[in-house]
Amino acid sequence: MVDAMIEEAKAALRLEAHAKRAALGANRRAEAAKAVSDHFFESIKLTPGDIVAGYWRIRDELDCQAILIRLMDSFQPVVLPVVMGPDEPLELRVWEQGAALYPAGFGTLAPAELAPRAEPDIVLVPLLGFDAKGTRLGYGGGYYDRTLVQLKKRPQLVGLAFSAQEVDEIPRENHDVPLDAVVTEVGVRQFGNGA
Ligand SMILES: Nc1nc2c(c(=O)[nH]1)N(C=O)[C@@H](CNc1ccc(C(=O)N[C@@H](CCC(=O)O)C(=O)O)cc1)CN2
Ligand SMILES: Nc1ncnc2c1ncn2[C@@H]1O[C@H](COP(=O)(O)OP(=O)(O)OP(=O)(O)O)[C@@H](O)[C@H]1O
Repeated sequence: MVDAMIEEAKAALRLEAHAKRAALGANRRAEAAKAVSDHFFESIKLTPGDIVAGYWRIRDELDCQAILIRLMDSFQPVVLPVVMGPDEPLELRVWEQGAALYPAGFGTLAPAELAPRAEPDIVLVPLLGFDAKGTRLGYGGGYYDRTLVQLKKRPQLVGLAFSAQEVDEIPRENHDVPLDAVVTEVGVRQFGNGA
């Protein structure tokens, strides 16, 4: 498939995934976030000191705040992403326990400009949709793809989602970095996409 056709197919899948995610009620969202947190800590192997990149929920994304707080409570370092510009990789800033967060665009919060940066071992990836092969559909900014290619070591990529966000096969472009796993309220799916 040529890139223009892939972009068209992705645009249609984005609309579908948007609608499916928006249709979930507040109770289901909260229950799912709790279940995802439980599955994450039961199934994803963490080594002490592993740095975990989280995200600050935008609109109706699955909320990973409970996971991040529990990680910080057990002294596992956490970073949050900041968009620096449309063609830039994300800046990953360390969120020290109890440190203030500031508006960072798109309704997100992030640590202060002076917070230290760190390269993650595990990335909790927000997403609009995913497919059975672990291909991810984001908002189309390419931020995660750009960020991941410039890290020294490829981290473990764990998508977090509601199970309703699974869509038919998402066409993959060369720059699309596939997920290693997706955690939903139903459980953990491993994809064997690892480098
Ligand atoms: N929680 C969270 N944080 C994140 C991301 C994410 O997907 N989720 N990002 C992952 O890259 C980066 C932010 N990228 C974003 C890109 C587009 C839109 C957005 O709202 N797009 C609109 C259309 C554009 C517009 O509003 O004009 C949309 O999709 O409706 C938001 C965040 C970094 N932080
Ligand atoms: N490694 C890269 N280097 C330069 N540009 C890139 C890279 N990866 C992606 N892009 C650009 O980003 C655009 C959007 O990519 P894509 O549709 O895969 O975004 P997405 O994964 O849905 O978005 P996001 O990661 O922000 O949630 C691509 O058309 C491409 O121009």
